[in-house]
Amino acid sequence: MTSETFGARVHHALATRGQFCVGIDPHAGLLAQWGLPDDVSGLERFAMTVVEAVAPSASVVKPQSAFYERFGSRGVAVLERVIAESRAAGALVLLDVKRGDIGSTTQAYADAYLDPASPLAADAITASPYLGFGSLDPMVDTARRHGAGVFVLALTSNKEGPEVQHARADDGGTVAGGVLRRLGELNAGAEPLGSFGAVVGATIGETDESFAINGPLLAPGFGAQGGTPADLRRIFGSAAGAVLASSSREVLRLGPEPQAMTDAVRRGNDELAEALA
Ligand SMILES: O=c1ccn([C@@H]2O[C@H](COP(=O)(O)O)[C@@H](O)[C@H]2O)c(=O)[nH]1
Repeated sequence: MTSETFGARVHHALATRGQFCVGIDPHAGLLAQWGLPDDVSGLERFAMTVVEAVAPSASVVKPQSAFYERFGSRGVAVLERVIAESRAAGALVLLDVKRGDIGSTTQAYADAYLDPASPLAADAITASPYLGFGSLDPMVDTARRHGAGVFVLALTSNKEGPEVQHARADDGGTVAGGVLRRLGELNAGAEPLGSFGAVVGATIGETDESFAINGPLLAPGFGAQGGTPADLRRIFGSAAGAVLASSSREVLRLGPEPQAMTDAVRRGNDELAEALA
């Protein structure tokens, strides 16, 4: 993939392109709104229009795998194109797959998404630590080997998340706090930024957790789910410079006119630069 770490690449991308990330999520409702059929030809037209509109200027794009998988192997082939063409246009690709399993299977997921020899290889993926943080070790090792990144779910944007993530662990801290601590350990000493990020929703409300993990912080839920730049400032405080605010539907509903989506990236970056400076 590259000799540079993902942490170094995302640090550079945030500094030069901005903190706004576009989710490329071809919802059935959006295909209909764009006047496209709910089939693989509609999926391809939608996804490639978005790539062309946003990948030349956004720091990171985040395709959500589920929306491609629902069309089977031909949908996955479209996802492969989204990854390759977004990277060719200069965006980093964070593939949102939320994988996590027993260690031996986690290795296979890591090979599928983080090994540059795979047609689905991305710059980084999302992962779930809820089979135990250590079950992600093969993913961490593979990411280190290939200069890729992993964003681990800590405090998700959905209302059901707290029943697991706010639960108290044996040490009295929250389960999410334990995930953040382990990420800080993985990123210790990395410069300018570690490659192991946390997923922390822009909608989580009040929190006492520390986000000083020396890694990138993916904040989904920005836009359509209600998260605002002011929420990000409040949640992340002094860690706000490492935040990547992700928005899907709020941008995609502006299509199929490409310029409207391109303008949304610029607006999003400007708003975030002002709020998080
Ligand atoms: O906590 C999380 C983790 C991931 N997501 C994903 O982000 C997008 C959100 O889409 P919007 O249209 O901007 O609401 C979607 O792909 C989710 O799977 C999240 O929302 N929350």
